[in-house]
Amino acid sequence: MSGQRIVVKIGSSSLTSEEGGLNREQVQFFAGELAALHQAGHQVLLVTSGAQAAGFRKLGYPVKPKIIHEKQAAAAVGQALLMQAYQEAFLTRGIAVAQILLTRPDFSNRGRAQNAQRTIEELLKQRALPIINENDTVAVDEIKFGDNDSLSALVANLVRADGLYILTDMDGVYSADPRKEPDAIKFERIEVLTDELYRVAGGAGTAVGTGGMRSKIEAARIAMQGGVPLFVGRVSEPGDLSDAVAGTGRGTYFASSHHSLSSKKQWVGFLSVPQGRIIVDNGAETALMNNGRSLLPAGVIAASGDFHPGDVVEVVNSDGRLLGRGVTHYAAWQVTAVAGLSSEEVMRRIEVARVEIIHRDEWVASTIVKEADHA
Ligand SMILES: Nc1ncnc2c1ncn2[C@@H]1O[C@H](COP(=O)(O)OP(=O)(O)O)[C@@H](O)[C@H]1O
Ligand SMILES: N[C@@H](CCC(=O)OP(=O)(O)O)C(=O)O
Repeated sequence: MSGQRIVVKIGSSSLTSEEGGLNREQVQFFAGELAALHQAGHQVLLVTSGAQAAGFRKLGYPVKPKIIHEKQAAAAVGQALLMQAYQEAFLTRGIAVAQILLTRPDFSNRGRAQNAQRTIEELLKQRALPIINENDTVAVDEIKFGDNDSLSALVANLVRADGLYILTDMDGVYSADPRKEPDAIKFERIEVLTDELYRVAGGAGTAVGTGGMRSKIEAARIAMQGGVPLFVGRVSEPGDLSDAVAGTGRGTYFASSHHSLSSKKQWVGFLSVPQGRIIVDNGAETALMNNGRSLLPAGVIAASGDFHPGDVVEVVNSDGRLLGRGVTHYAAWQVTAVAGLSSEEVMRRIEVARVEIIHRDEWVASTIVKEADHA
């Protein structure tokens, strides 16, 4: 099917060598794959990693640095090299490329997100190919925790893509990291994200990779809840990417959720910046995660942070496990004051607009489906 809007993410492991430095042949190869989609009439966006891995040797670091300002310096050098290589590769194929560097606040701030969206729309209208990476030089948190897998899913949701293709050095998601367990079995298709999947998805496979399979599963959660189908796999021969788009690629396909989240819930779940935490007991965990209920004061153990009504807070269980995020109707001090009380008692003690601390319509769980062991 032509005329689809397609986001492709290429990981550092596919573009650079472990010793550092850009693999220009690989850049040429991927440019050919993307150009084929472009020429077939699709709108193509590229989310590329590799800036740090491409740049660190030029600055004299022997291995990919771990200290933040060194990573940022490496990314600043490598990003220029990366774009230069893409410019050359796409120029010969008659495609104009555009650099877009984003950080998480560019998504959490609605105005900035709309600006990015409008720019991308205009570029696609003019048949240019947007090339997106994190703005590593300013994004301290992103370098510490971030990865381009989540970024690509946020981009796919932002532009309402028809598909997200995360390309890596492994031909799909396996029941364990195949580098460690050669007998691991590949998942061809994943309909729901289970806790089991989060458990088997391990870290990066090489010294240049960052997020590993774990961050690809997190990206899957964001994309699926945004209604975007996802592919995670390997593209190494000419035509592989077109095959992946046609549904016959070497990788794992994730179905998009039939009930994609409203833009408000997407904001709560993925883009907002939580202002505090609420710790809940087992009963509240079951109510939120399995029964689709709201959070009531009776299930609360404690609260931390300085949050106010309307803020987004994280909810964790007594083991500290993140359950999800929601919009609180109570300030932090109010949650502390009513923790563990029945709804009748709460209404007698304090004045609040509604008894629910987080209403189920403003709640997003951190996984799509929970397993029975959480029932
Ligand atoms: N369950 C799993 N299935 C497949 N690969 C896995 C799994 N767990 C961990 N991995 C590792 O994830 C790596 C891919 O992620 P990463 O190294 O971050 O690559 P990229 O730079 O392409 O993002 C693979 O090389 C593999 O070693
Ligand atoms: N913005 C960073 C991305 C790092 C990253 O996420 O790497 P990867 O796990 O290879 O996708 C860079 O360009 O080096």
